[in-house]
Amino acid sequence: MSAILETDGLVKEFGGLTATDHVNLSIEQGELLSLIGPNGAGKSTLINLITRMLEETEGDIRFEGESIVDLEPHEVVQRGIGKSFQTASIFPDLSVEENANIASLGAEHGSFRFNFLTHRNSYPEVEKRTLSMLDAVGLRDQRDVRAADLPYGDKRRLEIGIALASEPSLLLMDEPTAGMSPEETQATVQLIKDLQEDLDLTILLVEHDMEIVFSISDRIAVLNRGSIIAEGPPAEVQGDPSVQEAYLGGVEL
Ligand SMILES: Nc1ncnc2c1ncn2[C@@H]1O[C@H](COP(=O)(O)OP(=O)(O)OP(=O)(O)O)[C@@H](O)[C@H]1O
Repeated sequence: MSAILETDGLVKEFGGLTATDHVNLSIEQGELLSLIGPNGAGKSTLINLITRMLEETEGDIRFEGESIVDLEPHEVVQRGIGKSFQTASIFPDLSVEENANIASLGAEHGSFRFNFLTHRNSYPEVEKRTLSMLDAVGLRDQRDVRAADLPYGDKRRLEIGIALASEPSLLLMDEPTAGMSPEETQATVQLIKDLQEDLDLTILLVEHDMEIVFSISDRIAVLNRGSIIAEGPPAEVQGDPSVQEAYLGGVEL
């Protein structure tokens, strides 16, 4: 395996507060890495640095071997880093298929770096992308449903589908099961596993639910006060005394 994403001595300071403290994180091609840590540990800050929503104070981030710190957020998406966050925008009055089409169209436009002329106005390509994206998240049968009328779990699946439209090789997911029923949670965990395998996706997951984290992850990185205090396969991280300590009074691991 080789690293698809690496952070190198990454630092982010907010005034006097160091939210990211010399983080060296490496995500291997094809793996599902979960980022965990107590509230305020710096998980969102690290994700926002990777997506370039935040400017680092120091350090570097490399994706597929190349530095991305000089890129704009939309350029990072075009490079192949997708994100599925709770804030992702669905157009509630449009159908599932229309939402998917908009995401696919945006992705097609973004892909002119590959082959601008053949992709220009290529509707069949958009349609193909839309259908494969709806298939990937299991929403093909609901394609005529108004997005606002979808059950909550399916809305979140549509958001994941929208993130897949740009055909990312690395997908960042922030609490994909937040607010879901146990059944929806189970289905979404299965979906994430399937996406990892079927699309050969690398996934960086931020998740508070430890049951999910320990069942789904290939590796776990634990952040505390901006630093990575433990990193490894679930069984290793679970038994790590410094992790227990960081969570003391919080979640039982
Ligand atoms: N824009 C900002 N300005 C100032 N301080 C910030 C900003 N964003 C985050 N912080 C601080 O940086 C630290 C890390 O916050 P961050 O949101 O990254 O943690 P987190 O691990 O995602 O927490 P949670 O699990 O609660 O979402 C916190 O102390 C937070 O108050």
